[in-house]
Amino acid sequence: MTDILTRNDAVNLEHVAGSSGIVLGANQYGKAEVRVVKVTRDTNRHEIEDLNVTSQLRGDFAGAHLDGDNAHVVATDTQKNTIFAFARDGVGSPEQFLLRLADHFTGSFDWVTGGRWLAESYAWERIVAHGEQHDHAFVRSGQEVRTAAVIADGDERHVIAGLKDLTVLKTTRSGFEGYPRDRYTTLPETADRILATSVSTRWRYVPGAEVGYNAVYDSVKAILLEAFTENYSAALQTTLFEMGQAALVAHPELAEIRFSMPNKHHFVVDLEPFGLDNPNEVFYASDRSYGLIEASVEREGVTSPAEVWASLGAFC
Ligand SMILES: O=c1[nH]c(=O)c2[nH]c(=O)[nH]c2[nH]1
Repeated sequence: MTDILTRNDAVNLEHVAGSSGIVLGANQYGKAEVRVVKVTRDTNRHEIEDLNVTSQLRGDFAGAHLDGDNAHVVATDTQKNTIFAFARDGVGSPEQFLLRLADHFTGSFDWVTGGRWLAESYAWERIVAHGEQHDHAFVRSGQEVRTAAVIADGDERHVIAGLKDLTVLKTTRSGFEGYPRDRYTTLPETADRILATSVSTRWRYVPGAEVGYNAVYDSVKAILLEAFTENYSAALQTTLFEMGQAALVAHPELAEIRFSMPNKHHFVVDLEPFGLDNPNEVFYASDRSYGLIEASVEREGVTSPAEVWASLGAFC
């Protein structure tokens, strides 16, 4: 072999690699963050669905990586166009929309054996003008971003719903005590503090469950918020578990639920230098560093598919 690889030699790396024991590992590819807005305008009262969709295919793409052969490469541009074309029929729910994409790509191309489809959806509400909800003017709403994911592997479909950036706070009925103290511990114990977090959560549906995705989403969100208010919080960890438990108890179609919750610390400001007391009324809202509490709440005896969660990237 010559010392200098030409560009074509590099494209044919498989042959070089094959002899050097280097092989292609896991791969997926597609179009990320397709911003699609669907307006339904059958009547004067328009409806809006606003999504950010990512499509990535898995399967036999060795040719493209190793031989410069694109015969199997469904172009990312085609994947983007498919998302827009499917939106023409309406979205329905982000989960249904992603399932439709998964079925389409795995059903249309033999070598596409699975993939990963993600969506964020953004809520809009009607502007109230002259005391009436407007027919076609909207204001962005939503305290959170709704998320959905479909992971397809052969005929298997894992449907994962969730939300992020749901910021909640309670001004009392939270504390943090009884933790170990060592030479580096300075944090004072307290039985009365602000508890604040920005909830990121994803829940996995029981495979094959018949689910009204939009209704279950609304219900789970309401249950999580209620559980946050319910009990005295001995730690954010305790509250996280109670939130997950409440969702699983109410919804048998949920197999498990995961959370990633930053502890958004609010420190009581020392006002003594100004001759003032501070009975838990004035706080410094610190944006970093922050505690980061992550956990999965599961059903006893139900195995969690680690590879499905891993393919979503972060903890949840
Ligand atoms: O709810 C809490 N959990 C912790 O693990 C922790 N650690 C800490 O310093 N403050 C808190 N608060």
